[in-house]
Amino acid sequence: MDRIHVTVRTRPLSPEDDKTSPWRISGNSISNLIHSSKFEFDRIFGETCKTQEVYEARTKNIVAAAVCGFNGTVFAYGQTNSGKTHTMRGSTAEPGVIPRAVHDLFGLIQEDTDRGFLLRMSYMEIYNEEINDLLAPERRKLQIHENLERGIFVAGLKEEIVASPEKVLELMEFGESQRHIGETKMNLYSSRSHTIFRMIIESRNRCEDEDVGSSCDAVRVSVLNLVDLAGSARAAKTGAEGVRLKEGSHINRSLMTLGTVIKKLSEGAGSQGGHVPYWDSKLTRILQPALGGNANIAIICNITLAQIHADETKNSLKFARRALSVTNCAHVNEIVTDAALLKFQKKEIEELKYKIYLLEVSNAELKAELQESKLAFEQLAQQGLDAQEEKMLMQSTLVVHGFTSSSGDSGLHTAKYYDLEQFNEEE
Ligand SMILES: Nc1ncnc2c1ncn2[C@@H]1O[C@H](COP(=O)(O)OP(=O)(O)OP(=O)(O)O)[C@@H](O)[C@H]1O
Repeated sequence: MDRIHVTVRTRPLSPEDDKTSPWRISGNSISNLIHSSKFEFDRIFGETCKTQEVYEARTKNIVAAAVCGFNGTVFAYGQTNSGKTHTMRGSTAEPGVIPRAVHDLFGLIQEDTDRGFLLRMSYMEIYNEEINDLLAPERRKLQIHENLERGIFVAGLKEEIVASPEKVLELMEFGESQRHIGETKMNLYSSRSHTIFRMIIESRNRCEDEDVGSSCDAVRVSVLNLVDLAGSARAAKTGAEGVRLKEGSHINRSLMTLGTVIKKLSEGAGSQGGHVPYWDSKLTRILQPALGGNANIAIICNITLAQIHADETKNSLKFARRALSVTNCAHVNEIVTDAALLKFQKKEIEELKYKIYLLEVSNAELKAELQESKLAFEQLAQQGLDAQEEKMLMQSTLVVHGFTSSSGDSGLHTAKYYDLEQFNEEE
């Protein structure tokens, strides 16, 4: 069991905001001098920290585990303008978590010469509770489905096979150009949608015998979700009206559902069979497989320490603190294909055949030895052995061959001659 790894990243403040900030950071705890509230996390990154450090705190390991077959999900959470996109996507000057993860992923795959990999990527946004495909802009309002074979999935979402980090980042750029971004009072380029960047990593052992039909071992399939959430905001602060107001209310509602899901999970509802409202938003429904247990999860909570946003920051920190007590149990996802099953059964048959062969060899040896003993008896009998000597000789012969009969002289004789006769008959 692993709990969600939660880090906090603060964005740079203007000199004036810095002077009036009510927040103080000490090590991995942060406190508000006015509310006298205190929060502790796995790590707190100050405003001078670089994305590289944030990435290495946990995401790097999650990426490495994804290459080995474990699902992983990393998401940036926080109010609008707190630095989520800066953290996840970054810029040319300071690449974010997503480009770093993509480069690492390909690096690790190249190092693993024992396995063959197939990578696919998808990129979607949830805008006003509608799922749009950012790689195929004509695919809009996609639906979420669930079945036994695929679990929960977005029907019709394009999955591009990718063979290099450059290709992934090129597709990501294309996706970005399709994303809903709008100007608000607080952020000139505010993300008005949640985005889920997804890499699907499929791998299997490279076979020595690459013949068609000889096929390979079980296939590992893991999913790595890198999520940039839209920021929560109060309409009054963002100056939202019309379209922006509608967007804001959808964003806030889905973030509230995410908060409730995390709250329920932190109270143990997931493991105790209690109700967790994944269905109340598209975001939580898509992330259900990850939040519900089988994934390594990291949350990067982006905050601002400006006094004017103290309430929003406190809310973000409360959300993040709850997430600290959610535990997950990620496991390697292996699918046994028909070909792999056949190969496994073929191997089992070979092993059984070998066991039979060994039994036959030892039977033949046993027969030969018993035959020899029989001859020795007959010789000794001819030489006139007394009864006591004969009994001792027979006992030692039978013990050597594992016969357990101990029913006295006649029993020993019977067992011995019965077996010899049987062997002779078989021959
Ligand atoms: N750690 C940081 N260092 C330097 N600049 C930052 C940092 N964090 C955020 N910024 C800058 O602050 C601005 C807002 O950041 P960003 O767009 O990432 O916020 P956001 O949380 O994604 O906002 P929204 O939810 O509205 O989309 C950007 O210009 C970004 O470059």
